[in-house]
Amino acid sequence: MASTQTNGVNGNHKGHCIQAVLHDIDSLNGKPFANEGERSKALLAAYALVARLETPWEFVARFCMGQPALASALKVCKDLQLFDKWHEHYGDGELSSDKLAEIVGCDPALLVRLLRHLAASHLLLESSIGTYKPTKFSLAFLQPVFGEWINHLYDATLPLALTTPSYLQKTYYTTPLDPRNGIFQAAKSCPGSDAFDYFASHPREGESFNYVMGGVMAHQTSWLDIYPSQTLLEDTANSVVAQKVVNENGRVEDVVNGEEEKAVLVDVGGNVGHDMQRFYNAHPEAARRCYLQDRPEVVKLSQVPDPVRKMGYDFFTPQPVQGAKAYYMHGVLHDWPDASALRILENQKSAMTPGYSRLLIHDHVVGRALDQPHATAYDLTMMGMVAGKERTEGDWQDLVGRAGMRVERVWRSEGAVQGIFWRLLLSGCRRGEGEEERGGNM
Ligand SMILES: C[S@@+](CC[C@H](N)C(=O)[O-])C[C@H]1O[C@@H](n2cnc3c(N)ncnc32)[C@H](O)[C@@H]1O
Repeated sequence: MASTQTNGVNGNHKGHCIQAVLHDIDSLNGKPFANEGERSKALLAAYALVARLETPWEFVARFCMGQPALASALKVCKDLQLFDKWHEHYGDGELSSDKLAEIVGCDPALLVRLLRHLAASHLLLESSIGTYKPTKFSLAFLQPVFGEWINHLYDATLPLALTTPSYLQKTYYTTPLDPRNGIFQAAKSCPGSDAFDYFASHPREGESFNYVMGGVMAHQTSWLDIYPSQTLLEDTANSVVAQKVVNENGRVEDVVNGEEEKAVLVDVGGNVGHDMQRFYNAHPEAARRCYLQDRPEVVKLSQVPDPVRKMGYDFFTPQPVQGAKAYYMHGVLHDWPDASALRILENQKSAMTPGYSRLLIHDHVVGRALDQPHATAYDLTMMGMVAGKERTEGDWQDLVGRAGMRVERVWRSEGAVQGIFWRLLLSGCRRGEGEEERGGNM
């Protein structure tokens, strides 16, 4: 940013100065940064700048009125299919609020009040009074992986936020640790079911949730940019290993191993295959030795090409694919409190070949102070949804150690869109008896 020490010609130093600052701020956009890490740092600095500029009144007006009003305006527009119909009939062109009201069948006097708040919140651009243009945000809502967040906000995030204070008061401010009896169950009146059971029995909400998972992934650094995935293909051929697999209905099928090839990659809790699709794109030749596992009702929705084997599998039971090169879990363990996470890890360990198999954990690792807003938001959201949490590096070492494994190496990516807090891939490897500790050059 240019210096604000301008020369104060005609005694107008302060006015000139603020003009220069405003000019510099206006000229900043997503482009001038060398990489994602730098852009993220600038964004955090901008949030901090807002906090310095805002008065307490402006903060409460924005936070206690502006944001709830934005949520409801967005949800009404989503229900009216405003973004989709606009795009379908007029592409990315600007339209008057009256025309938009006609397209979606809404009282024009009502719609313009909603649109004004979306424009004031930078979700639309008011190019002239009463005329609106889409922005990158409203255009993103055309993709279900973003647009479905608006439904998920009303399905889960807001009900959880409403319930959390009274729930914590009733439980004497103790940390929720039971994924089947916590804030989610109080908010959604479903005692005894975890959030994933709930989404299975509420398919419309479940579908939104799966899209939300896709949105979490859509603009993050791919795991293949963090981890050298070609190493998974080394030394995996021409070996015999017994494998039983479970089909998508959860039934065990016979050994699938006539080709004497070991499984390369097992994506455990892989949802509909966001990460598996990336691996498939990079290594299609390994597809038939790859396994996408999730709950049966989730994995059967997968569009990942067929050579990849799709399996219904409950990760609270022993892993049926034995001796694979890698068992990969992305965003799985942060869904669970330590006791449950430990069971999941032990179930994977039971299938691992000592000194050969590796466990790849792809998750957040937060700093002690949890001072990144994405990390703090994730942490509290996980607490509400699933009694889960984000973990520090020490927490991860401890958890993996309690499962009888050790962290061999951590791959990090500062450039992750999620922010400055690290995303990590931990490699855990079970040691066989008498096996030496390895240097971790995996
Ligand atoms: C937060 S999502 C992460 C999904 C995926 N790895 C990704 O990054 O997109 C957690 C996944 O765990 C799955 N899951 C929950 N309980 C499970 C269980 N008992 N066995 C297997 N998968 C389960 C969910 O269906 C969901 O797809």
